[in-house]
Amino acid sequence: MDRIRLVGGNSLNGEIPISGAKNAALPLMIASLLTDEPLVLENVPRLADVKQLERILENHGVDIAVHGRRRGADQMDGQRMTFHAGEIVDTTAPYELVSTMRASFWVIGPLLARMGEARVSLPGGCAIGTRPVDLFLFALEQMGAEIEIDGGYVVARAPAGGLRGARITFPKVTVGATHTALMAATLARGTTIIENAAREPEIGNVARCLVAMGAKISGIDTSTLTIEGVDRLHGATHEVLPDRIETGTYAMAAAMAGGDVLLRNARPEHLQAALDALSQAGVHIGVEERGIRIARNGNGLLPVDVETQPFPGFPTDLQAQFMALMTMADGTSRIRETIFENRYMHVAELARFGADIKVEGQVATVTGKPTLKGAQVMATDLRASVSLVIAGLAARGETIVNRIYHLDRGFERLEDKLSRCGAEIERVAG
Ligand SMILES: CC(=O)N[C@H]1[C@@H](OP(=O)(O)OP(=O)(O)OC[C@H]2O[C@@H](n3ccc(=O)[nH]c3=O)[C@H](O)[C@@H]2O)O[C@H](CO)[C@@H](O)[C@@H]1O
Ligand SMILES: C=C(OP(=O)(O)O)C(=O)O
Repeated sequence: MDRIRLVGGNSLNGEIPISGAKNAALPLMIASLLTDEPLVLENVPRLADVKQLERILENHGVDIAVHGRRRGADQMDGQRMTFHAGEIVDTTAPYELVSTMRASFWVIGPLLARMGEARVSLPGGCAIGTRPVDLFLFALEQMGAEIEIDGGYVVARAPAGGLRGARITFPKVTVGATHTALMAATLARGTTIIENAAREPEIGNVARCLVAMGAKISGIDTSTLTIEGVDRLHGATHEVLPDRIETGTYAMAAAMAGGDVLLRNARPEHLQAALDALSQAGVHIGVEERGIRIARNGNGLLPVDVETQPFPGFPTDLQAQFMALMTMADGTSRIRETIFENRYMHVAELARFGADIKVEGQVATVTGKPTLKGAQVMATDLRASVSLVIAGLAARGETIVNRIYHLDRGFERLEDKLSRCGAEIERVAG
């Protein structure tokens, strides 16, 4: 199994290109199931999760082609890919394919809307909580679907004539169920109103793609989405937006190691809460035409309290990275995780560096220390894994991060991007 080896102490200086967002690319790929015409996606990141979803879509009959990299003036290097679901040959998404990745469950919406039936294994994904699917089922039932659980599969059937438009009021904000209801509603009969919809930028990115495919959606980027169902959608070309979680991760890496880094193509409006927290910690944030500049030269880090919230709040997907940063702050910070009940798996691993963190319920209290020491640590989930890399960048001596297949799910060329900015980091095969 591959490992990451790094030696801490170097500052980071230079530019890091931000890749296309995993959490937008995955639902965009799934949207290709809604039409029998090709959907062309640009700036698709090369990630293990993208590969896994390709397998799932191919099983449904989607033809997938990669047209290479686009290296334009803005130096994006994502892939341009075509997804062509000319004919859906299978409406089952099997356990072997779905169990490793949460987002793969989301095929249920398009399959049900286009084919009138879907049989999808209950999902897997990062082990950060129980992660139920009740709100997906609630939304689809509101649209007239009949649903049963059979042998670990969700079996869903649309009523005669197809899904019906409905008013769907989510009792809590959920990204995945919003994506699913939105996609299903594009082909439903009549009007669907989704209330308390998630407002994460990835949902806006998907909604704009659906509009380019012929969907009628208003209220994009707000918590009320109104969708007028249409008979069919057509092909389109659409670009995956830059990854705000990757952006925040490298911002915290630069803040931790010190130095001056331009995060190219990053969009500040997509992570304002995280940038505010960094700024309060004493990190310089500069918004430039080409991206976001993060600098910390010489000054220490101040402790900052954060609480994770749905967008536009502080993202749960940056909680572990921010905690790593706070382990070296000059004082005590409190981090409250409100989205997932078990997203503190990194705490025990950060302790191996000498970090002082105590968890009580939802709250982690982090008492900063002037130095961390390199250690042998184990990646437990995607964002937890990268928090260990961040700690290792500033720790004295050598750090080995084991089980990095988690990292490969969501970070493209991580060690390459960091080493180009001066980090001593390499992937060790075996
Ligand atoms: C691929 C992708 O985009 N994953 C992101 C997505 O995950 P995901 O879509 O799984 O997260 P949700 O927004 O759905 O989850 C939010 C909360 O709602 C709960 N819930 C969700 C659905 C449901 O049917 N019932 C229910 O109770 C969840 O357990 C959680 O407590 O949003 C999360 C929250 O920003 C991010 O951490 C993940 O990176
Ligand atoms: C939790 C994440 O992914 P998933 O929802 O696919 O488990 C993530 O991207 O941080």
